[in-house]
Amino acid sequence: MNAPLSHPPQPAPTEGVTPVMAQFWAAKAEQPDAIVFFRMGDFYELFFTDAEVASAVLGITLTKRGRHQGEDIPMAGVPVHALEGYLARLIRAGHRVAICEQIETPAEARKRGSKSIVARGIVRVVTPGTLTEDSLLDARGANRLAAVCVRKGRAAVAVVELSAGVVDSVACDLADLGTTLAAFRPSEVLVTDKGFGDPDLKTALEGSGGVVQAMASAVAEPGAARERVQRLYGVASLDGFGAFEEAEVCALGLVAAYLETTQAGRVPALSPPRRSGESGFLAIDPATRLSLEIDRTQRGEREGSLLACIDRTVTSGGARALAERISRPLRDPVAINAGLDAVEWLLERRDLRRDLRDGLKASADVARAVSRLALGRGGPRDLAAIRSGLTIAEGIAGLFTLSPDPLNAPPARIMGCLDRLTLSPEVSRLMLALAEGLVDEPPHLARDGGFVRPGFRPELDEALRLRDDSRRVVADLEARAVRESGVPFKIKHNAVLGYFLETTAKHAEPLFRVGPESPFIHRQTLAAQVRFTTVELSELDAKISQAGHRALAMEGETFETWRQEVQRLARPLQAVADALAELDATAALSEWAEETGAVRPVVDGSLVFDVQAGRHPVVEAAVRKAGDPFTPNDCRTDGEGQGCARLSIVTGPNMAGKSTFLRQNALLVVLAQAGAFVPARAMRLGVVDRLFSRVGAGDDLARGRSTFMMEMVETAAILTQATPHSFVVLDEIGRGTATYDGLAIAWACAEALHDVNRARTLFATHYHELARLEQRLDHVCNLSMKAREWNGELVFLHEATSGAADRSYGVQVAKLAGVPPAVVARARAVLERLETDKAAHVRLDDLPLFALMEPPAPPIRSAVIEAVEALDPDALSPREALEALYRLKALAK
Ligand SMILES: Nc1ncnc2c1ncn2[C@@H]1O[C@H](COP(=O)(O)OP(=O)(O)OP(=O)(O)O)[C@@H](O)[C@H]1O
Repeated sequence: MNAPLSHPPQPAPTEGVTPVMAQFWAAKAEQPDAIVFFRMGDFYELFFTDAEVASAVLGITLTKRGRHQGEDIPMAGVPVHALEGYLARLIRAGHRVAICEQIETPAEARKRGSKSIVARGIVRVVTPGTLTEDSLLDARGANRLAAVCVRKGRAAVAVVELSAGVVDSVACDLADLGTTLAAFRPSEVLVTDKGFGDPDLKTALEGSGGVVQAMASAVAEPGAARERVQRLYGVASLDGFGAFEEAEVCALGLVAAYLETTQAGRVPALSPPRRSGESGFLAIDPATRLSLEIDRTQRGEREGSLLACIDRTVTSGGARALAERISRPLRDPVAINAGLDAVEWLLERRDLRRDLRDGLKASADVARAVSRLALGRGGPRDLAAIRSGLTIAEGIAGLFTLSPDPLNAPPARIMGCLDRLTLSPEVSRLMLALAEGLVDEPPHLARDGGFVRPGFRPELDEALRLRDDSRRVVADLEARAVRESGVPFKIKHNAVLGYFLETTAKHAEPLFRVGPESPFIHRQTLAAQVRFTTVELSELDAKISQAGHRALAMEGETFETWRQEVQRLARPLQAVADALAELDATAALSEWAEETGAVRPVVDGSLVFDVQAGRHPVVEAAVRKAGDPFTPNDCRTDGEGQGCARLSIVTGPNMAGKSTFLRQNALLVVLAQAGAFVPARAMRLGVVDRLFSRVGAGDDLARGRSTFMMEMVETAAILTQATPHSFVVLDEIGRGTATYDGLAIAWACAEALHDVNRARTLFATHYHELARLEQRLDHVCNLSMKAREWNGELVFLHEATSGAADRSYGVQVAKLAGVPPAVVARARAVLERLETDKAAHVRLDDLPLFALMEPPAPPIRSAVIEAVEALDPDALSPREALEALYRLKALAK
């Protein structure tokens, strides 16, 4: 399991540590599992094992600082301005980092006594699921923190996406936990100590792909959890959010507790938990996700996945919205059709779509800017992102000038977006204030000022003018000093001396010979330079720094006012960001549909699956890039087994396109239920509840499972979970074991899917014997992928036609793959021999596959059991009991 790295124990602090080290130990005690970044001036320092670990991961120098228990203290440091880069690498390497900041200025510390040191405290613990910095996040992917809990046999998953302020809560059966969790693709998963060791949860946690973080089980106790969640939302009861199951409250409680510690009390602006039973979504378990490469390829990359192939979004918020839509397709035909209406409407309005996409292109990531500001981490650039987002929202709302013709009016989903784009008076006021007060291109950090537009605050302009005028006077002063003294002075500035006049030792010498009437006051002598000041320069220096401080303080105040306003208006601002993201995702689906000629699927409550001329979007793109055509294929299955079969056995040579055909049909289900158009001439889909795809399982040696074991575990999941509303694609089940075992397993699975699960199924196999199922079962048909031998060469037509394939052409494929000619020739000879011998060796009909199952014989009741049943222990004396025992012993011989 992917658990966070723990660090070796640190030496315990003892009496007599310096006050600074005492502060370090206090921070360490608060977050013993995290690497503590301890702020000292312009650096974050790391000590002891933290320093050793960080120096190894980051490649930074390990030095020493003082001694502890007679040993040198290992130390390493990183400059404050470079923090984000180092954080990214530590988090990626699986560590957690606690940021311990100076929480007062040296001047404030001095007020408490001349020997006081500045107070420090942990302001945040950085973990994979709670990141908000753009540089640490994938702009086009959501970063989610999840928690799982099980109570009274029911499971729940709570998920928070901090950078969008969105919370989800899903209750499900324990068996569906893995599927539910994987749909959110969390980067970090919280679980109680008890759950961490629970074998029932292990597979679900492993399949999630996130770092697993165990928390004290007490945190998930219903009472404590409920209180924490109420505190997080500032409400007295959760009833207003819906009737939560106990497991949901506990999972939300884990999230709330984790946010409390990692965000050090800064509560992010979160929307109320969106409750969705797992029944609202197409269930896709982790193995199916992996096999279909929906949002990641099997190598874990976005490139090459279905999502990357169809993504035409122009904003990062839109990309995230599309990813969510494709990762969690819906199950309700009404909701699916509402999504399709929106895509169709924008598809038909090319000009509007172009203007919409052009408008969106300029918008920054509003959702993430809002959450950073609400968490107290944002800067002026985030304010600019909000300003641009709001301006664009207004412009986009204006594009949709509503026509009185109801036939032309946008469908409900688009109307919903437009509603959210209508800014409330408060949000409009904020937009105006930012337009008036914030410079066009503000800096990243508020710390150094320079982001308030001149004219917005007269008293700020006044302070800045004073500062700048005085700077000009300082520049004049240099010329005057040189003229009057004849010494080549240069005016310089540093943090310790402020402004000073500097000259070389040689030139300074005459100044020391002048008496007290000299205007030049000596400040410092260095090896080659001497520094002076004058009364006038000191006064100017004080004026400049006072004005500078005043200006900075005023800018800081202005920033804080805006920041608080953003925090207060976080919900409506996030709603605008959501609406922009949804419009982008919808327009992107229309754009892709137009580009690839995808069509609107008919989605209803039937059990039909009928695709005409369907195409695999990813393989098609790859094949076309190589200059080849892609062959579309029809596919029909019917759960009722009426118009056509329920289960298709797909045979054909290696490389003929079986896997592509199977996956393409599964992907069409994903696309259609995500409310997207599908690459086909036409499609009718009776909505699917669970999608299963098993395409040649790979080894999972890290978890100690062989290929065959993995395949059987996954097959078992299908046979226990698939329903008549499910859609199953199975590729080469049973290939990982001896031929007859494999064939027998494949046979039995096909039968079970047909008779018991009754799911719509495509079953690809190299066991051509399975073709006989067509005659034996009512709702089975054979399909084969065509290939032809032409002039001794094998030509793949990639065409699915009815009927079974006659052979595998494996030897020809080996030849194509470049296996040496001698080996190919030998293989051909062996194959011929085997084929001639096969008839003599064993006839398939002799296998028990074709034998009628004998009814099981009734169990033989043993004489011992009958004797035990005849006993009445309450009626026996001790002596009779002993005798009975001897009798039983004799019977058992
Ligand atoms: N419909 C199609 N049109 C064009 N090319 C296709 C089509 N289907 C598959 N191909 C090409 O054929 C290659 C092999 O396809 P695929 O892996 O689906 O074959 P297969 O029958 O499953 O092979 P094997 O039995 O060896 O696993 C694909 O990578 C693709 O390049």
